[in-house]
Amino acid sequence: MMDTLKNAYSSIPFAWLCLAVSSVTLVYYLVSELRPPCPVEDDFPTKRRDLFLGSFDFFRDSFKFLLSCREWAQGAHMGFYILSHRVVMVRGLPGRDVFFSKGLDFMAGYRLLNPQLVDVMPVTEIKGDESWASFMATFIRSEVLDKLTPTMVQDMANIVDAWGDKGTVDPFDGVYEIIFALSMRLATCNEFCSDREKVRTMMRIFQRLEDGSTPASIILSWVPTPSRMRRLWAGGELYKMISDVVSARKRENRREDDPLQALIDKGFNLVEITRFIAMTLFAAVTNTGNVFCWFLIYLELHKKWKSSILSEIDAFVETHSSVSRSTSPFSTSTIAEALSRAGPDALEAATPTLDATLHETIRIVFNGFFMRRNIGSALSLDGRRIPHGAFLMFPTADLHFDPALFPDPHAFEPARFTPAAMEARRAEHGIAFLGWGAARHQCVGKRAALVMMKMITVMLLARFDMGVVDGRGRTLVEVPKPRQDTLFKVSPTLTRTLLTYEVRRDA
Ligand code: HEM
Repeated sequence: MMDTLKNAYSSIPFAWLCLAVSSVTLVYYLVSELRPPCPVEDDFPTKRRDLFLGSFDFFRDSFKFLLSCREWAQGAHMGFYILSHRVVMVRGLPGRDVFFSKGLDFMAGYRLLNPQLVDVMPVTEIKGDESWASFMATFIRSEVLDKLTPTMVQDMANIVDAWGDKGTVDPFDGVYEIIFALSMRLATCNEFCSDREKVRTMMRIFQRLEDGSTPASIILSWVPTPSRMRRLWAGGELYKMISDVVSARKRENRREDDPLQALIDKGFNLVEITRFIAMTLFAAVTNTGNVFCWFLIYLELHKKWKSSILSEIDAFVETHSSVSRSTSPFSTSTIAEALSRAGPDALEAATPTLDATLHETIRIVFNGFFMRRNIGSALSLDGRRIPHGAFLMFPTADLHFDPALFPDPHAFEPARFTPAAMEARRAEHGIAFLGWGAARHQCVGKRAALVMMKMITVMLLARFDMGVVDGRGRTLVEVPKPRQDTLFKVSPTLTRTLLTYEVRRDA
């Protein structure tokens, strides 16, 4: 009893201390957030501004809020606030022209909504003045992809072999794992990639890194909330895994031919290496994983396109392997042999329909918002002024679903992406497709992403008859709704959607 009282008394000063620290923190926060917001010398219609938070609804459900902004302004440019920061959502073709002009900063834009990006990547420049995007590009240039192809193909064959001859797989887990494993070859080290358990561990670490960055964490980005702690912990685990490999290489005086070795040779320390690997894997997997899962779903619901793709794929495997489809079904090793022998260039040349279908999938599912910050002088848009310091947002849907650019925009029509159709659209309208970005910040991983997605398509479709069912095993008859709860990333389906597969018997 005495002990309990003593503990209670001794905890009172501590409680006071906590209260004092919290009060000072709160006052500091309110004062700093209530300072005059970044210049608002614009007169764009503004969605209601709530005290302190700017737009309370943004923190409740950011994606829904942004969609509601899009609807609210009925196609016109509009503004809102995130905390004290002015954000202008620019619309349509005039908005596009301003958004992709010079003077807008890419990283500063995204950092507003993900201040914890700083945990992963506090610098936009790698040593000297080389940007991280151009440095990353050296890891995925054509010669590297060519050289890595046989290894990546083998990694993929191992995972697909483990699926067996028949079964059901959640694409946003099982197929995503293949993309993740192949992306790891582009960003990490041989020691991780050759061990499937390590690949799964990395997937879990990345899931936690992603889960730790919620819109709510923007409010008090420096407070050690449980989600932020989980994120830091996951970063620590990644650091430990990498540091073990680096130590082993030093101890054994061993070198490898992989991205980690390139980073060590460049003189990076362990923290820099961990950040770089994390950023590269994020860039590689974030979109490729879910885009590709949607592609498989769309394909099963559009059989006409599937059968054209199948013809391309069967012809490709027959041309580049020693097996004819008329004698036996393709095994994973036959398909792997064809992919390795042919290499990325021949694969690309042999699959124009697959290419167009992937692009049409991206047009439809890549339905999000790009972000920038105006770090130059004020910009002018339809006679209004966007001041220095303001953030800009652009909805991809303004182009991807504009009937002038893509007639009957909600229809799935890969023929829009034949080279001739793309050229004609570009000549008439300028930038229309944003799937790989535009102007100064085009995706440096475009080719790697296409090659990975094409290799997996060949492996899965040459090997299996596939189908798509809902969580209760019923064949899907229409495209499922997306979850739409992640900013800047294609989200999975709202309801459980599964792929069925069985070894093809139609030899
Ligand atoms: C289907 C897969 C992918 C899609 C749809 C995609 C899409 C995009 C888009 C739209 C942008 C520009 C964003 C903006 O302007 O705000 C971008 C930038 C970028 N992407 Fe991708 N991407 C994919 C795969 C990859 C892969 C596999 C990598 C790397 C291995 C990668 C690396 C990058 C990098 C580094 C940038 C930033 C470029 C810069 O700062 O200038 N992406 N991507």
